[in-house]
Order: sequence, then C-alpha cells, then structure tokens
Amino acid sequence: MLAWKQRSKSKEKPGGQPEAEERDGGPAGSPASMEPLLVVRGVERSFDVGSQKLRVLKGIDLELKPQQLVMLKGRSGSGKTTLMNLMGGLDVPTQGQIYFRGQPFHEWDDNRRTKIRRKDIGFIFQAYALMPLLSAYENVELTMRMAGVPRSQWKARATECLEMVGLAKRMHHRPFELSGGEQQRVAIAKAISHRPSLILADEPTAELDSQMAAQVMAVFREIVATENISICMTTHDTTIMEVADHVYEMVDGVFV
Ligand SMILES: Nc1ncnc2c1ncn2[C@@H]1O[C@H](COP(=O)(O)OP(=O)(O)OP(=O)(O)O)[C@@H](O)[C@H]1O
Repeated sequence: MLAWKQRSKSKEKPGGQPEAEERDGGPAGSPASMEPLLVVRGVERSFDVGSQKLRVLKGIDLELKPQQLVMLKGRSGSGKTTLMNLMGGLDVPTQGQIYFRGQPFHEWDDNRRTKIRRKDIGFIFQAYALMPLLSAYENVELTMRMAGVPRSQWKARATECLEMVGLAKRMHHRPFELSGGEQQRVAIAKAISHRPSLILADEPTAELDSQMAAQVMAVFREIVATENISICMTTHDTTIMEVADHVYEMVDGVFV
C-alpha cells in the first residue's frame, strides 16, 4: 500500500481559510506550462422549478491542467455537483463555454459528449458504484469493455490497475468482501482502467474514516503522477485539501 505523501503547499489566508497554491513556475514541460485539459468559461446553470428559475451556477471560470489534482469545496447545495456534471459532459450549461481538450462540450449533443466521456473521462462516486456480483477484477474489466478497450488488453491492464491501488491480493473478492476503503480503491481502478485523461470524483472520501481517506488520496496523487491523469474532486474534508494542487471554494454558485 502506498504511503500518504502529504504535500504542504497550502497557506493560511488572513481569514484562516486554507488557500492552496498552484504548482506554477516549474520548468518548461511541467504541468503548469501545458495547455489546459479542461476550460470552463463564464458558466451558468439554471433549472426550472415550477414557474421559478433556480440559478445554481452564476458565472464559473476554471482551468484544469494535465496532471493536476484540484478540489472543489463548498457548503451543501452550493453547486459543486452541478458543475462536475457539466465538466463531465453529463449536462450542458445554460450560458458559457466548456472546452474539453479543446472540444466545445457546450455545443455538442448528448451522443457526441457520451462518446468522449466513455473514452476519456472516469467517474468516481461517494457510494463506490460497483457491481455487487462481480469481483474487483471483473468490475474493472467491465469498464474497459464498455469503453471499447481491445479484449487482448483487459487482463494485463485490470491487473496493473488493481496493483496500483494496492489490491493485488484482493482482486478476486467481491465488493461485500472488501472494506469501504478497498471498495473505493476498486472504483478508482475502474475509473483509470481505460486510460482517461480526466477523473471526476464526487465526495470520494465521504464514506471513509480518516486513515482510509488518506489511502485514497495517496492513490490519487500516485495516478496523477504516473498515469497522466487530472483529477477534479469535491470534498468537505479540510484535512485532505493539503494534497490538492489547487482548491476552489464555491459559495452560492460562484467561486470566492
Ligand atoms: N436537476 C435539478 N433541478 C432542480 N434543481 C437542481 C437540480 N440539480 C441541482 N439542483 C439544485 O441546485 C442546487 C445545487 O445542487 P448541487 O447538487 O450542485 O450542490 P452541491 O454543492 O453538490 O451539494 P452537496 O455538497 O450536498 O452534494 C441545490 O439547491 C439543488 O437542489
């Protein structure tokens, strides 16, 4: 199992709020100097609720660079999940633009976004979302099957991903035979198996105790470094924000 390599990049703002620094200023070719993977520009999202319009996102700007781990924090109902759904092409903005690898998600229909999403984006949820009758290995294989990865690559890649998350010895266990932290690590192995460039994780550590949450964050840092993946995750847990490259705080549909 990986050790949790804590990165002390955050600073205390005068108001006592942790403010993460970006890893800018690195040499040419470092993550900070690369083209953004995802660009969110002036994004707004409203929902019709009865005869009312509910304005949830009110002008969001965000950039996610390759090999970056960013976190969204904010109170319940502030709009984090709504934004993640837009970033992952599950929904489209009412206003504004979303470019994923330069492709205009905001202009595309659902079919076109779904094709990109299956190949290039991985999702991780609070509640693991594993198939209960399939083993850890079979769960990972299923994602590759759905993403169109050639069958000849399934075995080696599923094994590699489960080893990466520290589950080499638990590969043939089914979800109910695994702890919460282990199940979440299977979910991570699933999410990275088809080699996406972006992982979106909604409260991935919410169900875990602090030690298991730390293990999951260690795995996230490892895959950002070795798999050329960027991660955007939501969290309420201030202790894990230390490992982020950048923390965005959302209040009532805007970043502060
Ligand atoms: N499809 C929808 N129709 C109407 N209202 C919606 C819809 N989706 C989200 N909302 C509303 O938008 C607001 C923001 O919801 P969202 O789930 O994005 O918040 P959140 O910050 O992720 O909260 P939490 O931390 O509890 O998950 C909430 O008031 C929610 O009820």
